[in-house]
Amino acid sequence: MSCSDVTDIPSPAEQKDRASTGRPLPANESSYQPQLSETFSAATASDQEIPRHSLKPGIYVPTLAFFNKESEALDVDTIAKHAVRMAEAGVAGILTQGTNGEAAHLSRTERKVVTKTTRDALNDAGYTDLPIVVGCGAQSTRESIEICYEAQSSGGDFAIILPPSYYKEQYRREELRQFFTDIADASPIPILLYNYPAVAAGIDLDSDMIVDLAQHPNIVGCKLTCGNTGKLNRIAAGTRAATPHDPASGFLCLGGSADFTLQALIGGRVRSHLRPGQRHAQGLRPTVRPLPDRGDGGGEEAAGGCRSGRLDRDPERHHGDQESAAAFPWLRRIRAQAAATADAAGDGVE
Ligand SMILES: N[C@@H](CC=O)C(=O)O
Repeated sequence: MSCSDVTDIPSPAEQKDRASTGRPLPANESSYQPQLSETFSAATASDQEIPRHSLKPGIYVPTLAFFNKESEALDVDTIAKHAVRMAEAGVAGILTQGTNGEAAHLSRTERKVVTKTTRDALNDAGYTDLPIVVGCGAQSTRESIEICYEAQSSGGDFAIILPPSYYKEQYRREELRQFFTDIADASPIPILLYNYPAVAAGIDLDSDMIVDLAQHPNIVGCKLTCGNTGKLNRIAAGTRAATPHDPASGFLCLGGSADFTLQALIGGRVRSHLRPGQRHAQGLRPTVRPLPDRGDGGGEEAAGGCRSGRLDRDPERHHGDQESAAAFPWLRRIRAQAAATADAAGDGVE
């Protein structure tokens, strides 16, 4: 499977013009109409000619990249099956090339293949409206923008961007702010800020910077995998982040790991990004069911990244209290699925 190369990246002037005068809506654009936050500056609000193109609150899954065990080539069949499995579980969206998606190990061509495979599989299964967020971070502004274009042409709806970190010692706040602002000005798809110091040489965006950057109309959310729920709460309050019941500013403030889903639910006006587990980490595997064995052992192997995790048979322990479940029907559904999965999986799940 291949994807067309990006040949036509607009000039910086054209990019700026596009960002300020509107752009094609993402495929998943709906009647969801957020209001601007009152914490945003008057100048920003009154200059804004287009509504924020927002993601809906919900559970978003950073999906795994699957590889053929022998050749290390992408296992597109499993990538496709897994995407549909996640959609069937009721997620609000899928993230390709997050950390579990091993963006750092993929070539630019492979990144496009993963996203296009995911989009095509979702479309074929009828999930044409399910948004795909694509990891588009790179060390240079220019390459990040190019990857945003490639993400869009591969079927991605949103981009999520890590700060650059190779020259960490040289970056001050202002350079980091400029990096995100320049990408947001130029990207053809809205972006989310990705704060994960563990994979960014310790760079830890603070809440002031994130709230400030959130004023940009093309920056529509953040994902905090730093695990700092105090920061998450400050950002949610400072941006008047969206909830399932109140689109508010439309800014989406996501917890980046299942470990603090409950804290995110309680305090952050947010829904969480779940981490389905990684080969190299003992992550939780709260809603992921092993893929069916393909008969040649490949399915089992391919699902290895998910199988290494641990699932408590009592989903309450990982998904919050009864009150949260009553308030959020999607949470109830996911809990029921997690319980059913645990029962069905038998000894496959600890
Ligand atoms: N589950 C996350 C982990 C860090 O944010 C991801 O894979 O992106």
